Amino acid sequence: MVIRSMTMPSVKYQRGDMVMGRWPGSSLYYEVKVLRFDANSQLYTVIYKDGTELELKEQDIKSAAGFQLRPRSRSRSRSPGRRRSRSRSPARTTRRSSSRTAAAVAAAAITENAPASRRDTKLKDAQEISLSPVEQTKAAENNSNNKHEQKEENNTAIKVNENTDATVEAEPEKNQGRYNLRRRKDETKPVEAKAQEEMEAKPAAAPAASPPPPLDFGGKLGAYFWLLFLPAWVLFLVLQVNLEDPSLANFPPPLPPLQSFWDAQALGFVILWVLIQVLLYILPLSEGMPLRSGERLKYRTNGFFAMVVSSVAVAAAVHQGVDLTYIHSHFLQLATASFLISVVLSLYLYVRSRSAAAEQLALGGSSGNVAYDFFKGRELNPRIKDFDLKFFCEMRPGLIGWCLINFALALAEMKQQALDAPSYSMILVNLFQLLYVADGLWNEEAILTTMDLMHDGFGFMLAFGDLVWVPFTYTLQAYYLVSHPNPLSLPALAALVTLKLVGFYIFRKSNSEKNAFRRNPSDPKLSDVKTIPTATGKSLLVSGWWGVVRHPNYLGDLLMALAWSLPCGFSHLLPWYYMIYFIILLVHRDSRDMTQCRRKYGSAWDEYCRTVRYRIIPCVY
Ligand SMILES: NC(=O)C1=CN([C@@H]2O[C@H](COP(=O)(O)OP(=O)(O)OC[C@H]3O[C@@H](n4cnc5c(N)ncnc54)[C@H](OP(=O)(O)O)[C@@H]3O)[C@@H](O)[C@H]2O)C=CC1
Ligand SMILES: CC(C)CCC[C@@H](C)[C@H]1CC=C2C3=C(CC[C@@]21C)[C@@]1(C)CC[C@H](O)C(C)(C)[C@@H]1CC3
Repeated sequence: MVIRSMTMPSVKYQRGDMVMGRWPGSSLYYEVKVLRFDANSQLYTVIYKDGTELELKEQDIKSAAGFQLRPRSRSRSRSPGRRRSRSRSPARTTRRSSSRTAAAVAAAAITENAPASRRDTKLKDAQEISLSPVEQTKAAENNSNNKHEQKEENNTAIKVNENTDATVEAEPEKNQGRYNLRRRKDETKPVEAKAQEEMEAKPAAAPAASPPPPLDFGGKLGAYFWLLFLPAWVLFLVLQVNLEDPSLANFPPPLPPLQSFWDAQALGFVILWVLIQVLLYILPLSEGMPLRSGERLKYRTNGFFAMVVSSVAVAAAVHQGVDLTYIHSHFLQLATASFLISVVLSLYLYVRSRSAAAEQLALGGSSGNVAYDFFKGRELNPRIKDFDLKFFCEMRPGLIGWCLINFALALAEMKQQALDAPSYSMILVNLFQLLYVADGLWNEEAILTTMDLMHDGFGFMLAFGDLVWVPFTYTLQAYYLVSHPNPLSLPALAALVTLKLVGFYIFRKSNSEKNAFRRNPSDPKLSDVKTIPTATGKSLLVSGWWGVVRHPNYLGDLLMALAWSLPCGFSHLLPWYYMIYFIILLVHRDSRDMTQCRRKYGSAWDEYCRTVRYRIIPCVY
């Protein structure tokens, strides 16, 4: 411990210190407790009274000694907002006034509903405000409220940066939340800092013993497991699907000779495919969501165009006599080649992340354990100039490759079963999955608000997931149908199409609702939505599909997965692998997301969970 304190940079505040934390986007300070200090990001994790955790820069924290409480009646703020209008300071909010400043709205999300008997709680408590949902009726009110949200979007989700825009404070009426904010205690007031930096200039002390953030995926041991298990599992599936009687119980499968894994030509084809996608990717840019640093990265969201051009190129190649059934006959070799590329990419990502700035790292992406960091990925958005590696890998070669492989498997089915046209089952699987991918690419910018892009580092898990897992396991239904025909009746066909369309509608509508809200909360089209304000300045949607379950997009996705597993029938479990995996993946993602959102939004998240009780399936789960 002593050695650590000598080698690490000095840390001003210690774990357990009660200090004053600047309220994001305002000049107000509330009492918070220091939980830890992250030497990499140079941010303090602090906790509010209700359990909300935020990460603050050192300059946004002051020792309690630097503060004085100013009586409301005599207070005269020096803040820009107060200069414009005395009555609008959060500290001056009165029982009569229904105005709320940005800070008050935000405070609503982090304060607890204390009983009236506790009204004499000391001033150090933040304002106590109760939340009760009310639907806003006045568009104007909503719009202005949205303005506030949009401004505060510049605060980042977890690590909140200062937003010095004074107009947030200057327009309290406009900032009234879509929830009815009732102050429970007028006596409790936030206090403003007496800007006396010198008063807090404590001598540098030993750093707070910072408990490492909990590691997901089973932590360090889990990382070793996944690194070995995931490639082995893909190999198992690929070997099984070639068998006449595939079974998930055939473990371990007889291994083919080592040399049959390798085919230089297959590697050449995979590299060629990736290069074509790189070329198609290098086209116009669009803007992403604000990151922790407040920066907005530009992305190339021309995925649909890339898919159309790729399809035309593939059709031309087939027309010229290229035999795409090569993909079926060299599935193992193509998968091996893609695996090698994903390993090389992951190594590159890990090495370059060693010299990445702290700001560039994903939260929890730097555990210090090589295996874990290699697996989870350290850097959030690794880029070579404007070329975003994570975005590209997630949306292009594997995703478009999934459709290419499906198409090749339809041709292989025709060849193997001597058909003039693919079977109905094959057509459904192809069309359903094509629609899924085309929709993902059409709405490509929506991926910028997903967990992967916003929070997860880019390492082996996603590189392998994007380049191997998606193209070589998501195609198993089509692969299975090549040698396991499953005729469908017309009513069954109609039922499957209906199921797919219902799932697709829920998936698309919910993703679009969230994406539109996150990208521009002040959009007049969103004036009727109900939301819960949170301490970070972002709000949570509680209307539309997000008021039905907490992950409506997962619900739609699962229905679609069901629709493209059913055409394979029930003779074998293998084509149902995707469904089983997907349930596990989405349940795990939901729990990871719950943990992250609980950390980010504190009691506002609890409020959301109370309002929207079910996670994915209404009334069930
Ligand atoms: N086919 C496949 O293999 C996979 C498909 N998917 C699909 O990808 C899509 C994205 O998935 P994923 O990123 O996991 O999840 P989401 O797109 O649902 O993103 C979760 C984030 O949304 C925000 N959020 C949560 N609740 C609300 C709310 N009420 N109002 C506003 N924002 C909210 C939070 O971020 P914040 O508040 O910070 O904005 C949260 O962290 C889904 O449709 C999923 O089905 C996912 C994984 C695999
Ligand atoms: C190997 C691991 C066990 C798991 C890896 C998970 C990845 C394969 C998935 C994580 C999130 C994904 C998304 C899509 C594909 C699968 C991965 C990469 C997605 C691009 C599919 C198309 C959708 O329309 C989408 C919403 C854009 C998806 C975003 C998440």
